[in-house]
Amino acid sequence: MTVLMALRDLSWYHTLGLLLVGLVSAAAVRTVRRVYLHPLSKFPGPWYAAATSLTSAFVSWRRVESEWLLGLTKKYGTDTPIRITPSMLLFPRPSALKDIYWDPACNFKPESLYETGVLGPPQLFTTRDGEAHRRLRKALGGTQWSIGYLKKNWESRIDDQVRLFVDKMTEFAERKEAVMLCDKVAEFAADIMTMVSFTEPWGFVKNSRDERGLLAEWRSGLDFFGVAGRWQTFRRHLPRRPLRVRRPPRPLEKRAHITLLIQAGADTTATALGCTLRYLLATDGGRVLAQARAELDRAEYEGKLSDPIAYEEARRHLPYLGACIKEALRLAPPATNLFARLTPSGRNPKAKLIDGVLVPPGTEVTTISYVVHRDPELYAPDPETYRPERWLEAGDKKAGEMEAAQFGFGAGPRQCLGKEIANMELWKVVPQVVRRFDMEMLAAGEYVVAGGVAYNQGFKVRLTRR
Ligand code: HEM
Repeated sequence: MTVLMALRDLSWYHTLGLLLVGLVSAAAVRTVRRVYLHPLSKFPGPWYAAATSLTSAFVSWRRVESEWLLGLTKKYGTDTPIRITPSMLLFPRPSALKDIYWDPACNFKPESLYETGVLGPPQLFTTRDGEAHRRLRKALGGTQWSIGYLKKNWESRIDDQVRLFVDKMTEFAERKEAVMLCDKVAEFAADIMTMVSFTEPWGFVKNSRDERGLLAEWRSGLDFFGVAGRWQTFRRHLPRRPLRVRRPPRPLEKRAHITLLIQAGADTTATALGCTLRYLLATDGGRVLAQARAELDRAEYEGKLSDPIAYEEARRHLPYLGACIKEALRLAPPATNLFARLTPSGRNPKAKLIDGVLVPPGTEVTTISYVVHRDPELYAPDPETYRPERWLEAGDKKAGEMEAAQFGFGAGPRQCLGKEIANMELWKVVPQVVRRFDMEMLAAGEYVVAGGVAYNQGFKVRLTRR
């Protein structure tokens, strides 16, 4: 009673001061609890990341997340998982991929933006529950995404788009006009995705523009996606919209799945195309490009290549160019997000063994391609150097390990549905551009990571028809 009366007599600035002291004390207690008394406290990591998810949101918003995480692995080493948020552990080594992504018991996505509607109506990617995802994937996946089906049913249509793309680039070359190549390959990839989704492409390449502002719109949402997905307090207050699988799907659900295809497949493939071409031009003063071209010219001379190059021909006769693509996907992964999973919880939960480390039930566990692909042991002695030769020099065992360590398309039951389409685009377009054009790099531009998704900007070249 006396306390209440004393409070009533306080002036407004004393009340405000008291409130502030209360808030700061609560924050301090929460910080101490999270940093020192939490089940994840025993794992190393910066205290300011263990204390609040705002740290992770902030580095994403500053667009430095991949580099920040790589820096943490250099500081804390790769032998141990690193605590990167109050509830999440990052496993830096490729050997953790199997334990996290291939165990069906872990195929549960943590509470996130997925059920909030921020990513649009519910769809395959936002389905958190492993069993619901399995059923939906069975319904939507299937042979139409396999390379055999794509070669038979889509390759000739993709060839038409490759021809159109080369014709458009030839127009730029004839006008001696500088070309923002990263934007042009993005237009190509967006045409392929709209073609696969709606039978006809929307005309990005034909009209040489970002139709309906699709790419710009996608990119403008990435920073928000990154922050909202990482800042737990924010996302917890968004309304939920859990997915219910109905058969046949309602129009809104169909639209959601198709939007997902375009979102997941357009700019990601464009990033891979742009980064590969940039590495070809920028590495060792054109050495890599010269070697790729020599291989191509040899195959051409021997009559092994059609026009446009068939996917199978590229796979069989252009191993060096293939290594260039793999090496670009390794160092500049287009989807460098935190694709976290949950360790099993529920009744009688047991700790889960991941990469030799026991992890408490219900923990968010993740890897990230940008870090895993730079593993200092697997890619020794030069994990951060663009060197396509490493893929060809490796013996069978090492090559197998390197393949298994690729996380660019994800891993396990949620692995990228469009991996083979993306590969087909890459293996057909990159050699065709190298074959038809000499390229002078006017500006290297940059690989930008925003909200866990990468895109290229400012990569400008001048083309000359060969
Ligand atoms: C180089 C290009 C691409 C990259 C790097 C990429 C990367 C990824 C990654 C890392 C995932 C896994 C996400 C997770 O673990 O939750 C994923 C999922 C997905 N991708 Fe791709 N992707 C690419 C191209 C495409 C294309 C062309 C399509 C369109 C057909 C596509 C459609 C999807 C879909 C539908 C999913 C969700 C799968 C699921 O949840 O079951 N992607 N992608």
